[in-house]
Amino acid sequence: MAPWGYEKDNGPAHWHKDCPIANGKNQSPIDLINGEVKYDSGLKPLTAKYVPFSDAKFLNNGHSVQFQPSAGNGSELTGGPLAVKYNFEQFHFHWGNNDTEGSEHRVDGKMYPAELHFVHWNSTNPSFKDAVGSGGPNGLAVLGFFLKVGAENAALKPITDLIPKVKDAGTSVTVPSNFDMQAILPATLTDYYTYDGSLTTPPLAECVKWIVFKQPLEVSAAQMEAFRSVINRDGKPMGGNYRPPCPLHDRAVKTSFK
Ligand SMILES: NS(=O)(=O)c1ccc(NCc2ccco2)c([N+](=O)[O-])c1
Ligand SMILES: [Zn+2]
Repeated sequence: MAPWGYEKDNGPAHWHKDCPIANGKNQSPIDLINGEVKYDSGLKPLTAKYVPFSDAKFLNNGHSVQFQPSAGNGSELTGGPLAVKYNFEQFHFHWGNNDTEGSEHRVDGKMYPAELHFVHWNSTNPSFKDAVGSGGPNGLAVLGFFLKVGAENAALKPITDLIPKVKDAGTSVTVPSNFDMQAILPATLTDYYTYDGSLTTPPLAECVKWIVFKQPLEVSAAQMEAFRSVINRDGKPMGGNYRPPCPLHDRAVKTSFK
């Protein structure tokens, strides 16, 4: 089979052939249906402490564009539904070719134009890869932020300004060391959905505590157009790099808000 992608011949409907877990009972993304979620007053606020990276790359890996430090630097996530500290690994995006599609998670069936994932791994493991393979839904914690078109996002501008430099698959660029990742996050990480799920691309491991924020971030139309200029490994626009929603089966979606 051609390497996995999002086209007709290698897209989500094909992934189960190499990754049978694709048909598992804890797959992501899902449709977050407000009538079926349950408020959990025990959910604490989340705390993300991000330290500026001196050596991070922004890269086009053929199916997303990704901010990837070369090593950890003490950036971490704690609180919320998490029992231990999680180390920051990378962030990346999923988007569509128009404003009616692009996010992976949906809210009452609605898609946003894009979704930003901040990936963290359980610090009780020796490495990110061990955390992915650690079994159970506590290996990774991924923060999901919906993006909608509105005002320019000044915190993401240093990243969206780099997109033309990683237009082609396999290209990368060094991110200026004064890039302030913390500024991307809302001041308080409240009002989120959380559930046990999986990576949304192969290997689709069911190792993720998903934390999806109710409040979308805004990006300008120009910033959205920058994403839509990115090319995948087949030389086509990368837009559409989102997996459709998976069955919830007997999972509960909890909310930190009423
Ligand atoms: N869209 S996501 O946040 O669920 C996601 C999906 C895949 C991977 N990685 C693919 C992988 C893991 C191990 C070997 O290869 C990551 N990640 O790496 O953070 C995140
Ligand atoms: Zn993702």
